[in-house]
Amino acid sequence: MTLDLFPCESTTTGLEAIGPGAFVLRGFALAQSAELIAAITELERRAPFRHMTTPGGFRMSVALTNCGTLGWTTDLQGYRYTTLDPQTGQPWPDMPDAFMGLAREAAAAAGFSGFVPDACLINRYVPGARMSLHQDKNERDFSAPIVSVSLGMPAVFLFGGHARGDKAARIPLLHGDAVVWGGQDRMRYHGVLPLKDRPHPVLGSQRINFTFRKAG
Ligand SMILES: O=C(O)CCC(=O)C(=O)O
Ligand SMILES: [Fe+2]
Repeated sequence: MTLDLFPCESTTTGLEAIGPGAFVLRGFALAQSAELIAAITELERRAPFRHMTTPGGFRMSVALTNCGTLGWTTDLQGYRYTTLDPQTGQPWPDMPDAFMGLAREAAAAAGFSGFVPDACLINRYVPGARMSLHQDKNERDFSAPIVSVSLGMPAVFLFGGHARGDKAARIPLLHGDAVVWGGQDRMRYHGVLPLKDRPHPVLGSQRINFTFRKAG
């Protein structure tokens, strides 16, 4: 028997409640992970990952791109959704059907049926990259949940309260795990601790996170 101190995938499946309207779905995307990884390669050819600048002038440690009708962007003028990729001037690539299906199924499994995301933000983390506590609040419609899918290296997801200073739960997320938050939990602060270097067998020293939203 080998003792796996740092498993790279969840060994259990099922719904873990982290709030009245917030759930971790262990291993939810595992069966589709190869398809998702293949799709990223094609997407990043058309809309490369890039480090954006926050309105405060900081370079994000996470590199991002988008697919779907709307893509989330940030620059010195602020945070917003755009139909065109500011770097290429082209529309963001279409959201692959496999992404849409996965997001809808994850939302439904968490009790949010009828979710139709129009935006998929794709974040790429390398060791040391992090995301500070924030609310997802640039969307027009807060009645739809957020669906987040993780691939690659493990991360510690912070799930806080409705005020920035509220104590945040530390939730380990592994390759294939999904998190869904909506309803009364839709505006909860969340973030990601700086990633440790625990290379993933397929993706190496990176973590890819997909965040599906109804933005428009
Ligand atoms: O990478 C994650 O797990 C969270 C990403 C996130 O919260 C965001 O992009 O708004
Ligand atoms: Fe977020």
